[in-house]
Amino acid sequence: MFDFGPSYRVLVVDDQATHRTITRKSLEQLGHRVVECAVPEQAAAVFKVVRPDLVLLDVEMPEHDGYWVARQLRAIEAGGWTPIIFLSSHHTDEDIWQGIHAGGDDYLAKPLSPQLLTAKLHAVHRLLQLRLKLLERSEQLREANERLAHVARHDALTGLLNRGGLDQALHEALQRCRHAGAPLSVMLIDVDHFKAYNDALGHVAGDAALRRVAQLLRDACPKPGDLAGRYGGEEFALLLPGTPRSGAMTLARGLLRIVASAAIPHPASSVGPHLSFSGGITTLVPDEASTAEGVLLCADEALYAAKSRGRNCFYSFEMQMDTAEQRDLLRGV
Ligand SMILES: Nc1nc2c(ncn2[C@@H]2O[C@H](COP(=O)(O)OP(=O)(O)OP(=O)(O)O)[C@@H](O)[C@H]2O)c(=O)[nH]1
Repeated sequence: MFDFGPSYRVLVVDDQATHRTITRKSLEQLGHRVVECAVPEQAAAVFKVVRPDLVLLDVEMPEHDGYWVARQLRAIEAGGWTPIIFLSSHHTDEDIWQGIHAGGDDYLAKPLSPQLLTAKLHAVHRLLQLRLKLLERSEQLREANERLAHVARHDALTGLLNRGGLDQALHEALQRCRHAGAPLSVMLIDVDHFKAYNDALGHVAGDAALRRVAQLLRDACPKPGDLAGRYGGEEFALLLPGTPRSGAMTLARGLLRIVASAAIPHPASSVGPHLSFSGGITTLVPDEASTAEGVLLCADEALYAAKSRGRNCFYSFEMQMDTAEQRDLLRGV
């Protein structure tokens, strides 16, 4: 009569064995698989295990009736998607109202009419197809939102976090380190004489150089929790939660070595024949007064100091309080 497509798993809850057998046979003739439950108090547990596509629920049962069972099932299934059809020999308007009110979707009169059962299953089939489509669409929507959120927080040229992503990550890092009483180091890194690089080699080569620098920075922070981002233009930032001054200094030395050994030709730099960068470092154990703006300002001032000390080096005001030996380690190689 109707084409039902896939066969469904149907949970039949009925205390009377003969009624269950009749219902099961009718359903099996239509190609569906049946799980029987004779005890209403066990229906919810069976439902959780079986996860049926449809529930056929007898109304008149001892102790707890079908309406009680329906409420139990709806309570364990957020959204209440599984169709519930009541089976009853009573089907006055009041009965049907009670059944729908308890969370049921439809009402079938006993004794079961095979034709009516077939028609109801047809409606259930449409409902389940609709549900599948809705789930598919909401999954697509979730994925699209995720992609959108990723694009909104990342820089198209380098794939690193963009300014917005960095700001958010910095706020989060400040919070985490404040709670943990851990240090946070932040570096602002700026490519030296990048305008001259663009002027000499063109913007396409400039873009390629920025991508290369981004890759070097990404590779240089493999520690989970470390983050690299493009702060804007030819300026990058590294967020290093849990990294003290000494660790930031070691990383800075490594970065200077890495960019030197990449030996990217820069035909118009006063620093040397290869592309280099300068960096400002700030390290703090955040407290209630620490703000992202304050941290970035410190790192930016340190970057300015590195630039004015001849570029191709890192600078940290906090490091000024440390030993001269440590300061020397920050000079470019
Ligand atoms: N190719 C390319 N160039 C960019 C991009 N973003 C910013 N720039 C260029 O980067 C240059 C930055 O120049 P400045 O701010 O003067 O800095 P600088 O020449 O590196 O000088 P110092 O920082 O003092 O060493 C400008 O010429 C910008 O056009 C980009 O996405 N691609």
